[in-house]
Amino acid sequence: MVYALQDVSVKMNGRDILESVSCTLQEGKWISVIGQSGAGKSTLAKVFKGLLPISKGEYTYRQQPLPSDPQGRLKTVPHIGYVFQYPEQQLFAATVNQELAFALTMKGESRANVEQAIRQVMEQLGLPAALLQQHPLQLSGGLKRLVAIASVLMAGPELLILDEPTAGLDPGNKNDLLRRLKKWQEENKRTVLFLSHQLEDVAEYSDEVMVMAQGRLLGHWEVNELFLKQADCMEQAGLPAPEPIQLLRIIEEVSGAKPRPASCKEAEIFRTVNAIWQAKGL
Ligand SMILES: Nc1ncnc2c1ncn2[C@@H]1O[C@H](COP(=O)(O)OP(=O)(O)OP(=O)(O)O)[C@@H](O)[C@H]1O
Repeated sequence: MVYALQDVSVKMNGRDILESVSCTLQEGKWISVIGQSGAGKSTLAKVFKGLLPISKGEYTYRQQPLPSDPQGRLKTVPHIGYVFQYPEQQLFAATVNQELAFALTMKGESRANVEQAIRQVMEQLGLPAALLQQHPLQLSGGLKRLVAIASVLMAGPELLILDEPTAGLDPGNKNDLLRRLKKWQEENKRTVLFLSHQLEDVAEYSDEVMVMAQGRLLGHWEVNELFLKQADCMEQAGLPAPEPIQLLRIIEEVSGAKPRPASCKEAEIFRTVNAIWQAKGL
């Protein structure tokens, strides 16, 4: 158990925008947060980062309560990198090189170490070296986003929070970025909190998924459990039923069978479906 919230609420202008949320982010997992616009995904992420005061409940890191002031403002939350929904909110340096160097230079790392780390992160994200002398805010939307992610990875976060990191990217660049982030997460055994409206990306990359609606956490599931069995939870959150569930329902109606595999990926569902069709002579 690493980062954990117990019965946490957040009040803004007299209204609970997060209500009695309890959840744990386990080490080495890719955890997605889904829900309609306004469900409270960014609020939850900001609570984890310590950016919003907690009005009720407790936040622990490695089972130790994190200290806060009487207003609920947390003093420090260790080892979290936060990539904001809009990269412009976090880019400030005059060149990409300075942007990437900032965190490690502030920590007192030697110039050689900083340069080596920059080369490594550029390679991890597939960024060309020619970018280093450019002004971050003059880059295209997609490149700005990659530079913002790269600058956060430079600090080697234990928990990486990504607030809709693929918004505005074309499908090729989106898939490339998610594959690279997944590789970084798996190789370094880090935790990712991934806020997204793209259910197909959530299904492909997540280990676990949290479903939110109206500031509440409706459920926290293993990804297969959610997409194969929890259609009601998705419906309650106002989200479309995932394709595998729709497919299984159609098959049930057509064949009268109950193909409910305990845990499997999409390919296995199609095999199950095919087997039923063949057995029924459909
Ligand atoms: N600073 C604030 N003051 C008052 N209300 C706020 C504040 N920040 C967020 N809210 C409200 O809290 C609710 C949850 O907002 P939040 O941004 O967490 O949703 P979200 O699920 O991330 O939405 P989206 O997918 O559109 O980013 C919304 O109703 C929003 O208007």
